[in-house]
Amino acid sequence: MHADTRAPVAAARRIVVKVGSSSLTTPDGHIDTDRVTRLSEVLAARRLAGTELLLVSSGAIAAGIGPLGLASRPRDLATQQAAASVGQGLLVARYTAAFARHGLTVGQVLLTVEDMIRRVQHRNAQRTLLRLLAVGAVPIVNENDTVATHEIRFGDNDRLAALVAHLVRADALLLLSDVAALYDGDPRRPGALPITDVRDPADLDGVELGRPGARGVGTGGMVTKVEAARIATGAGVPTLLTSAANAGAALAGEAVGTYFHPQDRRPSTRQLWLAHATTGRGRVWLDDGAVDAVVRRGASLLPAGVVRAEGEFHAGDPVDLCDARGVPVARGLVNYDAAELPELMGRSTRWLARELGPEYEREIVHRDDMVILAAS
Ligand SMILES: Nc1ncnc2c1ncn2[C@@H]1O[C@H](COP(=O)(O)OP(=O)(O)O)[C@@H](O)[C@H]1O
Ligand SMILES: N[C@@H](CCC(=O)OP(=O)(O)O)C(=O)O
Repeated sequence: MHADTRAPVAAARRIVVKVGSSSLTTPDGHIDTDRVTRLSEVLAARRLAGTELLLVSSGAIAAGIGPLGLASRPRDLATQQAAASVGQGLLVARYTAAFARHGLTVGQVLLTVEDMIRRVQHRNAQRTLLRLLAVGAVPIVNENDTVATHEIRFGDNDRLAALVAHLVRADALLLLSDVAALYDGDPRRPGALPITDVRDPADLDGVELGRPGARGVGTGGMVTKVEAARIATGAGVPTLLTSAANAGAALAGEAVGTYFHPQDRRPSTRQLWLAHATTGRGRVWLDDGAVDAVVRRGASLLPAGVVRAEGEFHAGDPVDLCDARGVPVARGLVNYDAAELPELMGRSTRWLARELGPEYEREIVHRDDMVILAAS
């Protein structure tokens, strides 16, 4: 292993730590008090040493299973929401007590995808998290499971943690699970070898990214963890994946886990959210000239370049912008309802302003509200 490559984790002044359900709860669906206490101790020590710390904690649904007398992790959304409602309160109460022992205050922050992609809510979330840090509290973040629906759900906290790391411009992301590292195959099978460093997506060629752990309380398995690492490192945030038991060693920069090296670029936070935290509510088809303008020249999408729209979207919703073959080339927040578009398509903004009024002079999607998905 290359201990020196972990130095950015040890040196981070602001760090996001994500911990999975399997590391926080018992097999019968209760909070594992000992493990939460141990983890909180390690994190509190780092906070007291001066590092700003945000904890993205899963476990709400898993911690609601026991108290509600359920046999296993519920599969239907309504029962998951009920379990999360019970478990989230218990979890945060436990963290509050554990951090208080070290004189630290925690603040609960529940986020939805919906909150994140809209400009105002996005800034609001960012401001809240940064203010919590400024007043010395430890934000404890989770998805707002009780109101999230299937359509507007992250579903996994791995990607949420990566996006939070970017949102607050963290220096490092630590993903804590119940395995010591990413292995080249399912670690439950003999012979699987740990991967110490990932510098390039090609380093993962041939790696088998398996399902969640045997207890079935986790959601994404390694697929969402690797995706989270890709999001974070693509935004310049180094990412270390290891077990919760290794948290102390990982924070000290020791040679544990799998280290994903950062790429040297930082896209805008909202663009990252758009690309990774949303799916299009509809599709807008562009002519070749508009594809070229949007993809290669970084222009806004004007009504003149739109040939067709599909789906029931409203102004402010994310939509996929597709080329003539229907391949999504960009995603953006649309400025019109789907029902308004047929009248506008193919028209120049000048004509629209003259015929329909000055409010129709705006773009279909502004370039600042858009992210390019693929070169067409
Ligand atoms: N290639 C792999 N390397 C490491 N773990 C893997 C791999 N494939 C599958 N897994 C499984 O992924 C599990 C962790 O994912 P998950 O249960 O979703 O965790 P968490 O609750 O911490 O988010 C591990 O328990 C492990 O069994
Ligand atoms: N928001 C959900 C967590 C979903 C999730 O990502 O779980 P995990 O794979 O254990 O990190 C909860 O608190 O139960």
